This record gives sequence, C-alpha cells and structure tokens, in this order.
Amino acid sequence: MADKTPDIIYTIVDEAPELARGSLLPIIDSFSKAAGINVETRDISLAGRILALFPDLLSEEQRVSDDLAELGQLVKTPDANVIKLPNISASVPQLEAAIKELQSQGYPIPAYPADPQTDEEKAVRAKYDTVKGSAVNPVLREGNSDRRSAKAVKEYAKANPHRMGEWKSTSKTTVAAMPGNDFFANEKAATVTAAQAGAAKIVFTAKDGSETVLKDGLSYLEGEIVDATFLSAKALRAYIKAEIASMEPGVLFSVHLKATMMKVSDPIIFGHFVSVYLEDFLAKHGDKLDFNPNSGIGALEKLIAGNAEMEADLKAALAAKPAMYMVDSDRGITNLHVPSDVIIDASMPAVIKAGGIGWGPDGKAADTKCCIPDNSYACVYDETVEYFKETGTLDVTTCGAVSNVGLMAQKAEEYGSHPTTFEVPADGTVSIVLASGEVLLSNEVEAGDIWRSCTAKKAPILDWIKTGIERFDVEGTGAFWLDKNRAHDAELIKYVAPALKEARKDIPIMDPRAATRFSWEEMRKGKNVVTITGNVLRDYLTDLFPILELGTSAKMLSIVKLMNGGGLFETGAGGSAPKHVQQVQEENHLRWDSLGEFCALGESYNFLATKSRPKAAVLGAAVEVATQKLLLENKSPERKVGQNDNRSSHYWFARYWAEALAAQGDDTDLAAHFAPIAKELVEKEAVILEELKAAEGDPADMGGYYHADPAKIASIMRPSATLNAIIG
Ligand SMILES: NC(=O)C1=CN([C@@H]2O[C@H](COP(=O)(O)OP(=O)(O)OC[C@H]3O[C@@H](n4cnc5c(N)ncnc54)[C@H](OP(=O)(O)O)[C@@H]3O)[C@@H](O)[C@H]2O)C=CC1
Ligand SMILES: O=C(O)CCC(=O)C(=O)O
Ligand SMILES: [Mg+2]
Repeated sequence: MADKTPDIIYTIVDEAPELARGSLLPIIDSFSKAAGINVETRDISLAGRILALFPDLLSEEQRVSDDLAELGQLVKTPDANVIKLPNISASVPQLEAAIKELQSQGYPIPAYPADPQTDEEKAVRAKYDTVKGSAVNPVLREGNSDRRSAKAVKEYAKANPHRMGEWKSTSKTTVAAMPGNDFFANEKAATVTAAQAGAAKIVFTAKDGSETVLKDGLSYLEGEIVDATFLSAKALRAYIKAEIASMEPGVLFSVHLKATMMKVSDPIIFGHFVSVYLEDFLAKHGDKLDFNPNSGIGALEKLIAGNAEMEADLKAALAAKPAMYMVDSDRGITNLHVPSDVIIDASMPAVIKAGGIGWGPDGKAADTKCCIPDNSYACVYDETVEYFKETGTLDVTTCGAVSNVGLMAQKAEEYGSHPTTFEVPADGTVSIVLASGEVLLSNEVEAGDIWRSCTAKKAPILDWIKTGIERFDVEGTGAFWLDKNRAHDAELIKYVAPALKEARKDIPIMDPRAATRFSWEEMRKGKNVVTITGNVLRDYLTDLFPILELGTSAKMLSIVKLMNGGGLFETGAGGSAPKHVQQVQEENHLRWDSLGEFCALGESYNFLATKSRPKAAVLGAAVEVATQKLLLENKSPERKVGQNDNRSSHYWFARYWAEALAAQGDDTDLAAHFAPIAKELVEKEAVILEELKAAEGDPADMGGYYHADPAKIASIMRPSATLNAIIG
C-alpha cells in the first residue's frame, strides 16, 4: 500500500465509464489540486486484474500491481474514500476475449483452459476463476448499500419525462417461474448459536456412503444466518421444455439471469436453456463437438463456422423453436448467444419500460415470455408486469421516488455464495458439518442439481436494520421485504421484528410480491418509498424503479457506508454500457451520462470534509450546484452525433463547477483561484464546443477494447486543446 492513503481514490474500469474517465478525471484532478486534495487512481479493470495474476510471466514494464487486493484492505479502514465506477463482471466469453486481446498486445499470458487436465492447467484455471464474474464488487463492498436519487435529479425527471412504452391490458407478456423444486422451495436455514460458531465444512455423501469434502475451512460467527438450498436440474429442464411448448404465437421467448454476479450457478442454468433449445442439433452433432452450452450459442457458431451441414442444422434447430427475444437483431445475436448479454437487473426493467415488449429476430417489437426460473425473485417482476397491465403506463411526471437500503456488507446472501455453490456430482446428500460433527443443514440431491449455501453476518444485519429505519424516517413510507415462508428470510425476521419493536417503529414486513405492489401503489400516488431488502433485491430494485422513474439507473446516488468508517461512493446503479462503446467505435459519440459520477464525487468530497478538510466541503457544495445547473440547462448527453455528448457535458460541468466556486464566499482563496478559470471557460465556450463537435462523426480507434491505448483514449476523450489548456 502507498505510504499515505490518498484523499480520494478514483477507479480505472472498463468500457463506457472508463472512456468517460478519460475526459472527467483531468477536470477532477485539476479542481482537487487547487484545494490541496490528492486524487489517485487504482486499476480494477478486467484487463488490469488479469495482468495482476501473472507477474512472473511479464516483463518489468508489463507488470502491474494488484490494485484490487490493495483496495480490498483499504475499504476495511476508516481512511477509505473510494469513487467506484462500474466494471465488467466477466462471463467466460468476455474473459477469453480479454485474454486474446492482451496476448495480441504482446503479453505472454496463458489461454483460458476451458477443460483443464494437467495440474498446470488447473492452476491457471483457478487463477482465472478469481477474476471471472463479479470479482470486484463483493471485495469492495464492506458496507451496506444506500441508493436513492438526489432531489434535483428526481425533480428534473418529473419536469422532463423520458419516453415510456405504452402498457396495454391485453399485453401477452408474462413472467414464468419454475413450478417448484427451485432454490426458493428447497431452502433451509439456521442462525448459528455461540456453541455452533467456529469451523465448518461442506460434505457430499454419495448413495454408497462415500464422502467428498466440497469445501473446507469455512468459519461461522455467532448470530450468522446460514442457509442451504438447491435447484433441481431435472425440474429445471422439464420447466424449460414446458415453457417452450406452451408459447403463444407471436410472443417471444426469453430468459433473464445474472450469469455475471451469480458466476457459478447462473451459467449452468443458462446452459440448460441453451441445451434444451438446441436439443435437435445437439442430439445429431453434440458428440462430435467440444461445446459447453454454458458459453452460449455464440460459442457454438464459432466452433462450427465453415461447416455447411452443421450451420444448416443449427439454423433449422433454431427455426423449429419459438422466436427468441434478441440482444441485437441486426447482427443475429439471440438471448442465448452469450451468458452475459442479458442480465436480469437491466434487462427486465428495459422490457417493462418499453411497455412489456422485447425485440424479435425480425427487428420488430413483440410481447415476450420472460423465464426467471427461481421463485425467490421472479414474483417481483411477475407482480410488476401484472400491475402495469392493470394500471397502465406509469406517469413519471407525478410518481414518487423509490430508494433502497440493501443488506450487502461482507458478502451477504446469494452474492457471496460462489465459493459455496456446486454442481452436484451424483445422487446423494450435501451437508454443512460443524467442527463438533453436528450437521447444521443438509439436502438430498441428484446429479446435476445446483446446490448452494449463503450466509449473512450479524453485525451487517444490525447495521442494515438501523440504516433502514433511518431512511424510513426520512421517506415516511416503505417496508422490509422479507417472506416469512422463505427459510432465510424467516431467520432475518427474527432480527428485524424485535429491533422494530425496540425502536417503536411501525414498519411493515412484507413478502416480495406484496411489497412490490405496495411500492408501486405508493409511488404512483406521489409518495417517496424506501425498500429495505436483501442483497439480490437491492441489485434488482435499484435498476427497476429508477429505470422507470428516471429513464436510467445511471443517475442514482449509490453510497456504501463502510462498516469500519470509510466511504465507498459508487456511480449510478448500472453497468459499463457496452453499446455506448460500440457507438464511439462507429461514430465517436459517447452517450454515457456521468451524472452518477457527479453525485458520487460530491458525496466523496463531503465525506472528506468530515475529516477536518474544510476545502473539500467547498468543492462538494459547488459540485452539487453545478450538477443542478447542468440538469436545469439540459446539458446532459444525448443519443446522436452532433448533440451533447459525454465530453461536452463535462465541459458544462467544469464551467458550472468553476462558476460556483468563484461565486461562493466560504473560501476566498478558492474563489480567487477559480474566478479567472470560470471566466475563460465562459469566454471560450464557442471554440471549445466547436472543437468537441469536430471530433465526432467518424470511427474512433481505441487501440484495444479491454486494454485500450491510454494515448488514443486521451486523444479521443480530450479533443479540445482550448479546454485542455484551461484545465491545465
Ligand atoms: N456496478 C458494477 O460494477 C456493475 C457492472 N455491470 C457490468 O456492466 C456490463 C454491462 O451490463 P448491462 O446489463 O448491459 O447493463 P448497463 O447498465 O451497463 O447498460 C444497460 C443500458 O443502460 C443504459 N445506461 C447505463 N448506464 C448509463 C449511463 N451512465 N448513461 C446513459 N445510459 C446508461 C444504456 O442504455 P442505452 O444503450 O439505451 O443508452 C445501457 O445500454 C456487464 O459486463 C456487467 O457485468 C453491471 C451492473 C453493475
Ligand atoms: O457486480 C456485479 O456484477 C453487478 C453489480 C450490480 O449489478 C449492482 O450492484 O447493481
Ligand atoms: Mg445492478
């Protein structure tokens, strides 16, 4: 770790937010320096994390530090002040593409061993698995989550309603979950007692009595909630077949999972959808091909490219099934092409915002059946779809704001369950066995079932309840989203109910389906509502409500109050917007909106100000003024070449920020420093905007996708010499 913790750490990430950093960070650096605040970067990009795995194979110039490990330590200290932008949570196809790109740039790193055989291959695979999927957020999120829209952002959305598709009561769009034998139905849970605390392991016992330790070295704290559940592979396949068979004509078929965050379970579930969809093709050719359905139809297409018979058979196999919801109909990318293309938290709100429609292979909009296998959370989307069929399109000019307080700290619940998730090898029993030999929980399973155990620790649970009550007091309405009929939630209620009683708070505890309807009804009346939820619902709801209310979750304020006193300020509630990068590559227009970064930046300065740094308070207050003005003056990015884009919105942000600093009276030094800067930014408006606009229209060469060339990015993102000279 560096000698002195930087005042603020800004993260180097991937895709659109990384492009945006190229233009925004120089502005932040320059403004911070004037206030004696040092801002440093740390690299948590996918490429950076891959390179950090192989110091021994790289030359000195190629070697990079393991910044994620450093940040993982830092967030456990009170000094942490980290602005975290969204990063790629890599699926296997993304990981392979990033590795290939790095190899092509001369980095001698090994290929991803899809099917490791030798010890060496197994070791490489184990390394790569540490960067696969959501490998960053669970490490940094040492606190619970507080996500809401800033007042100015919400007011702007009400005054400037975004486009919404029309909901009709005749819509044939539905959500389809498994009839049973899923994670929800099979869940068992226990709260660890003082006597049970300590070491534990997960053991598989086959029918013949032979035992395999699936995971050793677990350790439970007193008060920790532990659960064990599984999803039956047979039941899953039967459900997929039944849902395909019962498709209505004209309706698109789709599946919505989180193969990135749920990196062990969900790629397997995705693979079952792929193999059932392609059953005719795989029956004929499967044996001849080294194809893992978990990688998707995209991987299969690459494998069979050039084989005319197989290509024709694949086409026929797909044509024999109902039309699929498309990721990109122009390029023929289906829902089942890549496991990370359709990610439920973003994909379901998009369907709902559009009025219950997806896009089919013909490029036309159509009603869509949305398969979400597990009943734990499918009910939220099912209830939402039914609610909109009943009540029609949401009026965003009058609806209230829905905020969330989510139990997230210390790898809470499903999002921390990757090391304790297994595809069961044979029929038998999976048990959690304590050091005493006591079996805490066990499930009878069959070969292929997906078994998993999740935990939630007591200290984060108590902190979450406290934070939830505080936000409820601010908003005035809301609920704890817990289902007394779900084993894990029933254990949580044993914490929540007494805490509410002790605090004399009358906050309802509702199951997710009831809470969904309650929240839509309350917010439709114009009320502000807090949803106090577990980790998965935190993720899902902080896209669902904002995407409908604000048009995008990128505008959310996303604060993680770290358990040991530090602050982690995330930008928005969404991801890294690959489509935005595509547009830059094609016509050099970046429609990424940095409003999330502005909100996080303001909070980060305000947090620094609490550590006796008064100038940070001045910068923070001015960021808020600038952000409000930017909204008021409509200077956010738009979608088309020639309109405002990310870079021009940063010009306006810098200008309004400098103007606010020049105008304030709390710190005369800062006012004097920024007065001439503000003046120059105003005077040179026309030439700066002209320089920025002149850069647009033609394809842009980034010199790499996952590991772009910093010089090329700087020239793409900072094309105004005039602005650069003023910023310095
Ligand atoms: N916190 C994190 O680190 C997160 C990371 N991810 C990662 O992000 C990647 C992409 O995920 P995906 O599910 O496609 O979701 P995204 O949130 O990246 O994108 C969905 C859509 O939301 C809109 N959008 C998102 N952010 C902005 C913004 N700042 N300004 C304007 N519009 C925005 C865009 O719509 P349009 O195209 O219509 O303009 C975009 O295509 C994945 O690799 C995933 O793992 C995902 C979620 C969180
Ligand atoms: O870490 C990830 O993969 C996704 C995180 C996410 O979607 C969220 O926090 O909203
Ligand atoms: Mg999310």
